[in-house]
Amino acid sequence: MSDRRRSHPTNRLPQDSLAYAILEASRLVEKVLGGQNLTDAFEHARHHARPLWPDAVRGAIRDLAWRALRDYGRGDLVLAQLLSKPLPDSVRAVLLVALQRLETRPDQSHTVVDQAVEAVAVVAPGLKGVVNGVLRNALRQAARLAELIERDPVSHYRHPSWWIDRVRRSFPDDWEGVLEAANQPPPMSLRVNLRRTTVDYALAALREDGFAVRRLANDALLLEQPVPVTALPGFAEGRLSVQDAGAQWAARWLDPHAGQRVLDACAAPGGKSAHLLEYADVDLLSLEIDPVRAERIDRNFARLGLRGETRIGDAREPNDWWDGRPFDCILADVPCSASGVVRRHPDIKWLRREKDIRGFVAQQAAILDSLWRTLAPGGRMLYVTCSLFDDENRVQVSQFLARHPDAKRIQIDGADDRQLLPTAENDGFYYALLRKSD
Ligand SMILES: C[S@@+](CC[C@H](N)C(=O)[O-])C[C@H]1O[C@@H](n2cnc3c(N)ncnc32)[C@H](O)[C@@H]1O
Repeated sequence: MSDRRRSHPTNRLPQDSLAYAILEASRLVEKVLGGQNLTDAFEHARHHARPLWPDAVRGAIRDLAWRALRDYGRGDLVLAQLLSKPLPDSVRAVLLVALQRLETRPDQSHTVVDQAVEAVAVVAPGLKGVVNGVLRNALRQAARLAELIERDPVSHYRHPSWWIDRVRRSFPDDWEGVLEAANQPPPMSLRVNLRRTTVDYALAALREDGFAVRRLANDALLLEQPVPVTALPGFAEGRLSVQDAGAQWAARWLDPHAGQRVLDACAAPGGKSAHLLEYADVDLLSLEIDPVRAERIDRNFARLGLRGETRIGDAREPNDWWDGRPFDCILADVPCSASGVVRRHPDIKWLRREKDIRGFVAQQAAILDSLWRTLAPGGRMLYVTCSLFDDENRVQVSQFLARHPDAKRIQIDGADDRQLLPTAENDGFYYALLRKSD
């Protein structure tokens, strides 16, 4: 049986130790490198941890695992340099987490080496010396390794080469900045539920509780530091939601009016659906193909005190879910490469293959074409992706316009479309607004 499939020995390290966090983070990294989705692996581990992880432990594990995967391009090169023979996946994963920690906390190098050795003692006690030696060599050879990293694009930019090429083609002037932003921990923004409070009141309540927070142009509230949602005043009462500031443009740019019939065609987990219901008294149908994900829409509505209809169905097959009454507004937040949110999902950049993009493009085109016939004459459709790649964005919309003579663009804030890049304020999103002739 491969090392990957063997069940892990229990983690008996003290839960508040760095060694414990390194070991748990390494288990997530190992699973991702074996092909699993990072968020699913994390949720599974979190639910099964005994004792359950307190917020601080959960935060530390998450931070270590996410950072190690964002920087995998670099860690992989360093290990290729320092290992003379292959190691079990579990040990490699401990090393990847520890190397990343050495990079971010050079002041703690002795503790990191010591704690990584403690961690590996749980999974492979016979390899404690190897781990100790590799990490000490990484410290000793830091200058040589830094030079090698500098010369190798995958480890320098910490993205696969096909991804680097695509970003370079799409953003010839600032491709390096785009890649760098995608390697940083993401910001945390809040959406204020205007049915339960006001932006001024929510802002004041947060500041009163000691949170450093800033109001952005679209009334998203940007926290200086990410915090557990349970610490937020008004979260449990449905006054606040966590939603990236870039996603909070959707309701504003679609701008549905009271009484209108609105479709959110790819709705789970329901962030934008909830925003639409908070924004205006609309008659909303939230459609989602995945029944498990669809449950999250209803849970979100319940927490926020909102009422909308949720249906499970495929946006490409309106005959299965549409009653024939046209929609005034449609939000098409389609499945995509997620290249604009990769700092939140660093597993994606290492697990995706370039050929997957073609599949997304075909799916998006099919969804757009099918939804178009459910839109009322004079109605508006907002096309949204969290992608940075042109073929899912500008090219997709141009081809749609060429196929549908009754479709016209509506400008968004004076531009034909909007490509938001990942920044310290928001993730990467693409928006295009289309109108159907009367
Ligand atoms: C980008 S996510 C939507 C995020 C959501 N709008 C929000 O703001 O919370 C895309 C969603 O579309 C769903 N999906 C994918 N293909 C679909 C299809 N053909 N019809 C309906 N939903 C689909 C996926 O399961 C996923 O939940």
